[in-house]
Amino acid sequence: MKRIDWNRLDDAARRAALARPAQSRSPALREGVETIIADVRARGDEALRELTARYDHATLDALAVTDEEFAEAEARLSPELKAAVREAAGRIDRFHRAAAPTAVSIETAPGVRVERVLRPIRRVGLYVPAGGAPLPSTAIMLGVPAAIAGCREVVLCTPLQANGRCDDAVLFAARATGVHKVFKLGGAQAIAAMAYGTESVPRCDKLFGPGNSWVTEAKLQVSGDPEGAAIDMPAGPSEVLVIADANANPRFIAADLLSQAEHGPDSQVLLVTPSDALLDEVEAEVERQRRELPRADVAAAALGESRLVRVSDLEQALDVSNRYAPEHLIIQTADPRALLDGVAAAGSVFLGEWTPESLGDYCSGSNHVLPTYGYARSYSGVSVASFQTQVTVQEATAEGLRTIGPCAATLAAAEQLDAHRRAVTLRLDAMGVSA
Ligand SMILES: NC(=O)c1ccc[n+]([C@@H]2O[C@H](COP(=O)([O-])OP(=O)(O)OC[C@H]3O[C@@H](n4cnc5c(N)ncnc54)[C@H](O)[C@@H]3O)[C@@H](O)[C@H]2O)c1
Ligand SMILES: N[C@H](CO)Cc1c[nH]c[nH+]1
Ligand SMILES: [Zn+2]
Repeated sequence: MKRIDWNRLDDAARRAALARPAQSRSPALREGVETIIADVRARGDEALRELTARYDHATLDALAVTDEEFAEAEARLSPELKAAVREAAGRIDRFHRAAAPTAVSIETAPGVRVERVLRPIRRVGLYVPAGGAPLPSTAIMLGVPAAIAGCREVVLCTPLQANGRCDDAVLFAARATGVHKVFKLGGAQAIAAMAYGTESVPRCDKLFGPGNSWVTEAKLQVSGDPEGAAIDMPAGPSEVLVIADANANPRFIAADLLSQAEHGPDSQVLLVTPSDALLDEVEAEVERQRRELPRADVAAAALGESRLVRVSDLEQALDVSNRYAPEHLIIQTADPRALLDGVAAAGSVFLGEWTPESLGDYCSGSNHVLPTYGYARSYSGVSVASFQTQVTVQEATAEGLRTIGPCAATLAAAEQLDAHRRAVTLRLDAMGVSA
């Protein structure tokens, strides 16, 4: 990890210190994904079979997972894992229901009622990565809010494993959360299929979920096409920033940093603290713990692009964090909640030494599909609202029009939009009111 003394840097050096690893959006990737999307659009299922053979080295007969395959997957799972999926889904359901938007109906003037009604997005497509490590937790994080929102058709794509099957736990989590159909598809071809539809895969209005650079590039391309599909957010590699004071536990901090570093070589982790001693201890501890991990090499690559930042106090630590806008922010200080009001930009916050980031990844109840790469400045994580549209409604009585009509007529006249003005004034005339 690179050591940085924040107060010795000028503004340009500070910006460079907080830069993310470069994202690969190479021309080759762009063109490769364009070709895959065009192929799926032109040849549908036939293209999906060929692309799966090429990139997943598997033969696809039926694209959709059958009831028999769901049952076999469930039978292979341990009771402990099934119970953990159900337990996590239960808490995620509880929090997401409580945090869901509500309908609004108020009178803004006598005789003028304005409402907000909520509608589920009809067809949504979920992507659950499984190229490296299959992520059943991501199926839960997407399936639960889709079900609460009431989406009529919830489709999920996840790639085939080396054994020629989709991951058992992903299939179980999909069923447990009410996903309607699962397709054995991965990569850019899965995104193309859900965005444009094929003989087997229904065309979806909005796509959700993380994935590798092929998946992410495909999501960006289909979201830029009016005939394609909307997407949840621009997602990138996982990241975490830890703010800690001198008394924080270096073993806990090292474990939290490594939990995100093990996601991928392009993940990034930062520790920001006023304590030089803590920086030393965490650096040594990270190296000690890393060597014990099965994914030690992946973590090592991520740590190469990671930072240990020395600041003068916790207020400056918050400033660094807000500039970086991390996907995950962990605060391990004597009074972590005291810093919460100062958090301006973060995907999800973890307060205190007993709240490892892993709880949010799996089962505290919050969502782990969060904005990365600084997008936490302006985007939020996935929630029930992500699966809904909000429609506003207004209804005026004659009294209401008499009350607020002149205001509209004056503003329309100022904008020289006479048809707008007349739509109001001719009604007022009809009532015998001069505007
Ligand atoms: N930000 C988040 O919320 C979050 C959460 C979990 C995982 N992630 C990220 O998701 C990613 C998961 O990636 P993954 O690879 O394990 O799984 P994946 O399912 O995203 O990708 C696997 C698919 O990629 C396609 N593919 C592989 N090589 C290809 C090639 N050369 N050309 C075209 N297509 C190719 C294959 O069809 C395969 O099915 C990681 O980068 C991880 O960091 C992000
Ligand atoms: N930390 C990831 C989001 O950045 C989500 C995840 C899934 N499984 C484990 N972690
Ligand atoms: Zn994680």
